[in-house]
Amino acid sequence: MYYEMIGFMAEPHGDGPCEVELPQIDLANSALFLDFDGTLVDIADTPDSVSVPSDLPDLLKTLNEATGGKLVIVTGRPVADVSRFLGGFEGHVIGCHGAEDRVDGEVRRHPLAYSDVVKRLGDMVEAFAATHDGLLAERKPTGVVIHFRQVPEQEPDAYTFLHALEQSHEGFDLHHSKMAYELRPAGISKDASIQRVMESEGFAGRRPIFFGDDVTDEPALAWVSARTDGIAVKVGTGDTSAGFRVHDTASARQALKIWAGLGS
Ligand SMILES: O=P(O)(O)OC[C@H]1O[C@H](O[C@H]2O[C@H](CO)[C@@H](O)[C@H](O)[C@H]2O)[C@H](O)[C@@H](O)[C@@H]1O
Repeated sequence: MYYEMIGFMAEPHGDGPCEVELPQIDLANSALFLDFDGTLVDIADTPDSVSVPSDLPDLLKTLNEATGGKLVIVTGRPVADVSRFLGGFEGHVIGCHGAEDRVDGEVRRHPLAYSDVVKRLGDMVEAFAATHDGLLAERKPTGVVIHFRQVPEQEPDAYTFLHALEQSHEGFDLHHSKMAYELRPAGISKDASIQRVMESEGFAGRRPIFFGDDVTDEPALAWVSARTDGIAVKVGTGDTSAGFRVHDTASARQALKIWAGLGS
């Protein structure tokens, strides 16, 4: 009953089996990794139009304190976006899928950040989007995204263009995410970042917990799920190797509130 109230479910829309009941969480011995878009905030029409619940920064602050500073936002967004949207949250952020890392207020970036090649890729994708009504280019310090949410029928053209750029730019990989394609530095991924953090001092020995919603989150959900003590939570529908699932972002936030002692 408790888990139904907070939106945990067994087989939502026939998208694969997930456990209904979560184990009890001792936040003081956990490392909490949280995706942003589609997990903490609802997906919106454009990257800039997401709506951040007013109590979210405080919830994250409480969780960060309860974990002894072991809450990590793990997102495809640049760290600067997280600062913009979650102004009150000053904790650990892994941005650009792992190509950026903010710890204790200091941001470290992949060697390709702000490089000429990233600028050139951004220019080309912007020029392509400018000639295709409805496509949206999003520049990042370490790559570029093309969004086709407004014009799903243009997905094949968007893919063809970014695929050609991937082929002609060694060191960049093409990734598919929700209504978007992205070029990012090769070898960069959330699962690799989470593994690295989990091996670091203060994290090693803790129970890893990861909430994510997108196909780009699946390798990390799988890695956490494969750990005997790991808790991987898929937000929303879609195939997953996560052991747990919540309906939507509101259910994810509610579950986190309960763990933080802020809800019932
Ligand atoms: O890793 P995440 O925190 O989930 O970020 C993934 C990408 O999220 C953003 O794009 C997605 O959300 C947008 C706003 O809801 C939506 O309009 C878009 O269609 C989605 O793909 C963000 O713009 C990307 O940079 C992130 O990589």
